[in-house]
Amino acid sequence: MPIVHIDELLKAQIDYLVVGGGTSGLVVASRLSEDPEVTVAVIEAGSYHKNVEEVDVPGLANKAFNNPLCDWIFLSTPQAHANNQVVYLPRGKGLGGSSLLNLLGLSRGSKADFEALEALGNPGWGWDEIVRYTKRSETLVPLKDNHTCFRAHPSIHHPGPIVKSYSPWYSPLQEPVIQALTTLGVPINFDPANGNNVGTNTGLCTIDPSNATRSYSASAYYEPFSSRPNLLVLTNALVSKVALAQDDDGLQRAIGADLIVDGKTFQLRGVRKEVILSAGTFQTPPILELSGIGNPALLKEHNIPVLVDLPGVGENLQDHTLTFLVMETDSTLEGLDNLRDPAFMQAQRELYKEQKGILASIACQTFSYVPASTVTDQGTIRRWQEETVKNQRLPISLEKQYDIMRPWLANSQEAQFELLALPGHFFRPMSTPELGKKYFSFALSLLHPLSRGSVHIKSTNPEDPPAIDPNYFGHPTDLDMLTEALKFNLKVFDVEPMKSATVAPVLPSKNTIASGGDALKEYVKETVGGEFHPLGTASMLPRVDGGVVDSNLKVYGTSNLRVIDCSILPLEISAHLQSVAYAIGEKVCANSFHVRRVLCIILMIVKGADIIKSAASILL
Ligand SMILES: Cc1cc2nc3c(=O)[nH]c(=O)nc-3n(C[C@H](O)[C@H](O)[C@H](O)COP(=O)(O)OP(=O)(O)OC[C@H]3O[C@@H](n4cnc5c(N)ncnc54)[C@H](O)[C@@H]3O)c2cc1C
Repeated sequence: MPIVHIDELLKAQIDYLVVGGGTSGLVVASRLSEDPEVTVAVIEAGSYHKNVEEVDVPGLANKAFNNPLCDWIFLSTPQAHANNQVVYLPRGKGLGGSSLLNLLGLSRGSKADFEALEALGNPGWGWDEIVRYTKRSETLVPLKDNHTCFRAHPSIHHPGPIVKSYSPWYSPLQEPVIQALTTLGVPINFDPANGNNVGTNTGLCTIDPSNATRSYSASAYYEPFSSRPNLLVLTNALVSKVALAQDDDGLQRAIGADLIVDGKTFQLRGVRKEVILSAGTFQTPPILELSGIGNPALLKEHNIPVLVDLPGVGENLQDHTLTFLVMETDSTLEGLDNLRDPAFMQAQRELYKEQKGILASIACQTFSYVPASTVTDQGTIRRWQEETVKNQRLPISLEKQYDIMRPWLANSQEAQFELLALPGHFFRPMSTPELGKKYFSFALSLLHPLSRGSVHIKSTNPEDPPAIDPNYFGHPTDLDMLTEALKFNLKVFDVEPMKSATVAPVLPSKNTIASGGDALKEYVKETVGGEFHPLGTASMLPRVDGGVVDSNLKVYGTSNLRVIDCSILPLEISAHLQSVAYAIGEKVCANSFHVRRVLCIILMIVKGADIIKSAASILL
């Protein structure tokens, strides 16, 4: 059905209500509505950005940043351990959620990342299961030539609706950077999607090469099914809370939601089966808190009646902690900086019509997943391992996480850092590129940070952005680790063939690099940010360990309220998150909702048999 009006939604008989039509939300809505017997409603706070250039054209992806129609433009609280900086935290707004705003890279975590999920108390979330559902979400368009360093095995990359492919344009520094990294001990990994992602790969991207547009949750999971009469989508509507009713067994049952449309509040009630939250890592916890589910102390502070005492809501926030570096390079080489020249941009627009050129490609093209042992010596790794246990006042749940993460530091098969190469100037207000000059940057991130942050409501006004505290470098070892990785990353420009193409360092400056040690640490604090991969705030963990949902993604203390977005992941994985967001949606549909359907059918058959038996006993 086309996008509905609020009046139609209020009149509908809804079985499943999906809150947030984002990356995983639309997967679940799409899969559930395959059953014509059920009615699925989606409420999304943003619009449907159909045929919007900044969303569709891969090379213009960053143009949607800071646009309030597409981006929530969240800001962190001042970061106590990073010079009180306030950090920009983009999140996608509209059908597709962050998959409409992201930078189109597609990667999978390692086998160990998902074994960790199981070890933390979540049976059925291991590597094989995740791969099974990842495959259900995506299809690879294979390479026509051997230009890149990726030789994927097609059988592990299909047969789902998200289209993934390779960029048609690569920077002339692509091969040199891969060679320099190889010299530094980072090997090429021809197919990092097989459970061992260590090494350098030419990134796969979510670009549909048939028309060179973004393949994302809205284009793949919504648009082709938008005419289904049992799929109702309401846009530009903000859900403020879930309506709950207590059942005799003491569990809270979700019966609907309150939502705001054009400044007016509406109450949607009568949901027959489930309410499914998929508002994302920063916005699912506030909805839970405003509904009366969370830490009693916080809820009481805001005069919200406590319906479920669940102190884990909004805690355990993690992101890949990021810094970056920029080098000036040979000005004759073609790169993203050329796009600032209007004539070059016009020529690229022409090329784009043939699905070619920079606009048909992703910005970041070389992904290197690097273990700690490549970056530093064994003594330093042992010190980092010891430092994880130095803090004696850890909650038990965090101790369990550290117990898993500690051996990873010494494991040459588990990446601790990601080096993401960008053939242009990484944009930050602290440095602007000079016209005519060319740059090469790296976004460098810590994949398994030790610090934990939080996200909570600031007031009972649902339109108030939450207090988001990533707590970067709250654990001091994170700063040490990222600084060591920065020193390693800088070496790429001292090694041939990158050395000959490099003119001078821009960020960090030559002086900062020469000073080393504390100066580099200060630089890392000044440039800190997230890699836009937040998770953990509605963690899938045992309730005693601060869990918010069980391994079926049901919120503790409720009978039919689920969370199905990235907030459920309790521990960072060594990959970008969109792939796992799709897998979560696919998995929950296959395991929980369809199991329920099968059970209903069995029940009907059993009931039918009972009726026949009782009819027979009456007749005979
Ligand atoms: C700028 C950026 C770049 C990224 N780059 C990459 C990349 O290259 N590769 C990669 O794999 N990952 C990338 N990511 C990460 C990845 O895209 C996200 O982690 C993932 O898409 C999150 O999916 P989700 O379903 O958890 O949440 P989202 O997709 O964010 O969905 C949440 C949805 O809920 C809606 N919503 C929120 N609150 C409410 C409410 N109260 N009522 C109604 N609706 C609401 C939002 O508008 C949104 O549509 C990037 C993310 C960002 C922001």
